[in-house]
Amino acid sequence: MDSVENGLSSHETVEQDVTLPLPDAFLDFLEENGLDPSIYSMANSTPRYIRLKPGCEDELTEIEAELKCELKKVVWLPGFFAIPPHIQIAGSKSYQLGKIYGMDAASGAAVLALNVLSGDHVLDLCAAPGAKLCMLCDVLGDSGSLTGVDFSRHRLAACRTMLQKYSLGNRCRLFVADGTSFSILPVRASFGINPCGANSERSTDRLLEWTSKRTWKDRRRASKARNGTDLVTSDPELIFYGRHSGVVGLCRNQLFRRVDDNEPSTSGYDKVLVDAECTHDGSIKHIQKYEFWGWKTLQRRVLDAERTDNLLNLQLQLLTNGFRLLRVGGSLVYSTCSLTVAQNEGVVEQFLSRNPSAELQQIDIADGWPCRSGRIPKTLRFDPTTSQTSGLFIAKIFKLAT
Ligand SMILES: C[S@@+](CC[C@H](N)C(=O)[O-])C[C@H]1O[C@@H](n2cnc3c(N)ncnc32)[C@H](O)[C@@H]1O
Repeated sequence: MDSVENGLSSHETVEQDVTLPLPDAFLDFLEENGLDPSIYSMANSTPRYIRLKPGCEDELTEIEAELKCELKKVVWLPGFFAIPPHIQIAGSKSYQLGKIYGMDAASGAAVLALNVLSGDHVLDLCAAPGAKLCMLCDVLGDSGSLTGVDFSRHRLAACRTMLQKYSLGNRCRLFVADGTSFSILPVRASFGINPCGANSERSTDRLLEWTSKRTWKDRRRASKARNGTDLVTSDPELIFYGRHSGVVGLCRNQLFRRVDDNEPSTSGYDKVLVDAECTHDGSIKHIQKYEFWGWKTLQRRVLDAERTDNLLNLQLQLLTNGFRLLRVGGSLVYSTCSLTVAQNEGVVEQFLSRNPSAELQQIDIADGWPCRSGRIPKTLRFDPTTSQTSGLFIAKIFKLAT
């Protein structure tokens, strides 16, 4: 493809280190946001990371032989291994059998920062495609629950496939819903309501064990909610729930009941992850893919100014609603894979100024992590230069009683 068609220009060789040709529009975006384009030259030298499914620790040598590379333990992040960037795992048996999955170490750090404890009820408000959701399921173990929400049906369906592949869905439920208005609390909050009894007049609407085979009534309900689009337009749609997610035995109207404003403070989630939609500019391997997808796609999907303004609004709304659903004494992690100040510290500062019950929390577990402080103290930034990982911003917020 020639450089004009590709949207490339003289900027292509501006930075000696930049081996990845970057289009003008993206370089302008980086300049406007004070970001150094040379990090994109590291796309081919930053390791790939895999996470080993707990229980597969004895199979390391076998996996190394299969992938034909050394699995280098990430000392600061249990269960993670670095592999050379060119190694593809998708074709491997270990991947297909669910022993490993690809996940950047910085993403693993965002999950650990949440400090999920046994028995916690956890909400992942932007869950798809689901790497963090899977890790959350793993750290949750045999108690508590996990609720995954995403606006995109097909991306959330991919999460469901992952949960099933890795046998992780037992305590998890997935809703296609708008995270800025999602309002369903963990099931312990419904304990004022008895699960639908077999003889209850509402028992016909009782949620039985989840099956991929949908009844005609369910399909009609889903299709009505969908209204012909892939994105959610109205009520949340439950597309998966595990046997111990708390859903089995409830009636639909119990599950989908409206909560009143004060309820989340006492009965909300213990932990909330808001891994918000963003421009993905810190995800250097993702940006590298636009070489193949076409830089015009990057411009349309990422750089459009109106879209960026809307994004800032969306991020603030997601953070605000995630925090609303948190119980007093609970913690929320806000993360993005953008490196811009506006989408990170900017959003967090705006949010804090409007929410007196929100307080930035020190991420104690981060002592020894290869990251630096964000522009606001207690926030963290990972990037290829400092961390040998993809870019990620993490802020942890505590909910005070007011
Ligand atoms: C950065 S990705 C999340 C990645 C995910 N946490 C993971 O680890 O795989 C952001 C997600 O936010 C979703 N999203 C965008 N707008 C949303 C909204 N209003 N409500 C819920 N999810 C939304 C997108 O569909 C996308 O899947």
